[in-house]
Amino acid sequence: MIVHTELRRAAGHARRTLLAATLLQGAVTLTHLAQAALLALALAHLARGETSGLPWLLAAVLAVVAARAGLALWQRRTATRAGARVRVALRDELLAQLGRLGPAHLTTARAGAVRTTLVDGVEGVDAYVSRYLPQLLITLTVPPLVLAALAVVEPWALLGLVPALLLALAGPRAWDRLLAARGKEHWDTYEGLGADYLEALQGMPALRAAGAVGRTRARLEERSAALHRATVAKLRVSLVDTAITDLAIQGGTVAAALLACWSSVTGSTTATGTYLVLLLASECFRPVRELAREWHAGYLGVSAADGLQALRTAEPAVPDTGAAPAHWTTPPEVRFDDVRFAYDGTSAPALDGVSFTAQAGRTTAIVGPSGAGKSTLLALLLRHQDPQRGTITLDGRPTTEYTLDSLRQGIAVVSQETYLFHASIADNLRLARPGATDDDLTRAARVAGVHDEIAALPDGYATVLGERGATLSGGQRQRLALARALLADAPVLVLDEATSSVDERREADILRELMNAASGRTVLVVAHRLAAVRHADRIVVLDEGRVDAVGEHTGLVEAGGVYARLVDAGRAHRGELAA
Ligand SMILES: Nc1ncnc2c1ncn2[C@@H]1O[C@H](COP(=O)(O)OP(=O)(O)OP(=O)(O)O)[C@@H](O)[C@H]1O
Repeated sequence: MIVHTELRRAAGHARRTLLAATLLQGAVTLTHLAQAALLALALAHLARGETSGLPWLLAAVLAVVAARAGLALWQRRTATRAGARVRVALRDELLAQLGRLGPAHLTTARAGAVRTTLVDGVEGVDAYVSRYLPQLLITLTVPPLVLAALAVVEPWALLGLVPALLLALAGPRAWDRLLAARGKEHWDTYEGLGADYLEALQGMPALRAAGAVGRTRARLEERSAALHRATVAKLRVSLVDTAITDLAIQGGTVAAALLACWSSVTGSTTATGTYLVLLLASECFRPVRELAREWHAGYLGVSAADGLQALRTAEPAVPDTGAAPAHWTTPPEVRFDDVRFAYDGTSAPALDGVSFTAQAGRTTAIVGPSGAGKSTLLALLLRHQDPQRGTITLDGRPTTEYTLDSLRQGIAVVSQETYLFHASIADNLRLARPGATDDDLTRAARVAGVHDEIAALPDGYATVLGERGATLSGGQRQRLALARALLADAPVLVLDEATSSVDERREADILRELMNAASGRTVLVVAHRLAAVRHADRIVVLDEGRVDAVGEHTGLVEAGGVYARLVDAGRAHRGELAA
C-alpha cells in the first residue's frame, strides 16, 4: 500500500479519467455484492422450499453477471486510457527535462539507465496508477460498507471478519520498509543491466576490435545473474506479504462461516442471514485479494519512483533564468572576455583568462593542440556549462541573459559526433527546419557536398538510413549533418571538427562552398587539419587553456609559436602518409 509522492503526482495527469475508472471499479464490485445477496436469497428460498420466486432471482443474477461483463470492459478501457495519458504526460515532462539538463547530465548519468527509467519505469507507473490506485481506493471503502451491512444481519460474524480484514490490510505493512529496500535494489540492478547492454551494443565495434566481446559477455552474464538474485530476494518478501494476506482472508472467511453456522444452529438468525454471511464474507475480501494481484502489476512503478523523481528534479548544470530571446536580425558578434572554467573535480582549469572576439558575419577558427580547451570553449558558448569567471556575450549581451531554448536555436552546431536517426534522409535533414522545401534540402546538401551521392541512391532523399545513419560512411554522415545545420538557418554556425571524417581535398571544397553559403553568419570552426581553416578571417590559437595568439594564417606562421609548430606537425604527418 505504498503511495510514493511521485506516483501521486503522476496520477494527477489523469485525475478525472482515474476517478471514472475508480467509480467503474466500484460499480463492478457492487455487482459482485448484488450477486452474492441474490444468491443468498435464492438459497434461503430453496432451504425453505419456496420455489415460486426462484426464476426471478436467478434471472436477476444473470442480469447482474451481464451488467458486470459490460462494466468491467468499460472500466478496463477507461483505466487503459488513464494509464496512457499518464504515460504520455510523464514522458513528455521527462524528455523536456532531459532537454533542459543537456549533454552535461549524460556525462554523469548513463544513457542506458535514463532509457530504462524513461521506458520501463514509466510503464510501471502506468500499471500502478491505472490498476493499483483505483483498486486501493475500492479496498479502503467497500469492505467497511459490507461489514456495516453484515453487522445488521449477523453481528457475531464481525468477530471473525474485522480482525481478519485488519490483519490482511495492515499485516503486510510491517514488511513495507524491507519491500521498499528490496525494490530499490532490484531497480538499481535492472537499470545498471539496461545501461550495460546499451553500452555493449553501441560499443560493439570497439569491443570486437579489442577482442573483448567474450569478457563483456561474461560480465553481462554476471549482471544478469545479479538481477535474478535481486528479483528472487524481492519476490521472497513480496510472497510473505501475499501469504499473510491469504492467511487472513482464508481464516476470516472460515471464522465468519463457522459463526454463521453456529447462529443458525442456535436459532439466533434466519436462513437468509446465514447465507448472506456465508456469501458476503467472501465478497468482503475480494477487493483485498484483487489489490494483492494489482500490486504485482504496479510494483515496478513503485521501484522506479525514486529514479523518476531524481530525473525530474535534477538541477540543470546551468540555470535557465534569462528572459531575452536570441532572435538576432543580423549575425551577432561573439565575445569571450576573461573566461575561466575548470571541470568539477579537477584542479587545473580547462580554460583560463580566455578573451577574443569572433566578428559578426565572419569566420573565426579556433585551433590548438589536443586538450587545449577548444571543445570546452564551444560547450560554454552553448551553455552546457557556465564559466566560473568572465563572460561570453553575443551581440553585446551575456549568454546567461538569453533564454536557453532560443540561445541554442540561434546557434547551429555540427560536431565530430554526428547523430542521424533511423528515418529517411529527407526527414533527417528536416529535423532542423520541418517546413523546408525539397529545393531547400537540395541546396543545403549541395553546399555540404553530399547531394550527388544522395541523388545516386535508388530512393534518393527518401532513402531510409540504418540506425544512427549506419548505412552511410563516416564522411557522408558528417556532410549530412552539415547540410542539416545549414538548413537550420541559424545566425551562428559552430563547426566542431565537422569535416574530420572527410578527405582533405573534399574538405577544402566543402569549406570553400560553406564559407560562401554561410556568408552573413558568424561561423566558429574548430579543426585539427589547419589546411581546413587557413582561409578563416581570423584564427584564435589556444594552448593549455589560454589564448596563445590571434591573427591570420600567414602572420601566425611567420610569428612562429604554437600555430607554426602545428602547421609543421601537419606537414610532417602528411609527408609520413605520402611516404
Ligand atoms: N568532462 C570532463 N571532465 C573533466 N575534464 C575534462 C572534461 N572534458 C575535458 N576535460 C579536460 O579539459 C581540458 C580541455 O579539454 P577539451 O576537450 O576542451 O580540449 P580540446 O582542445 O577540445 O581537445 P581535442 O582537440 O583533443 O578534442 C583537457 O585537459 C581535458 O582533459
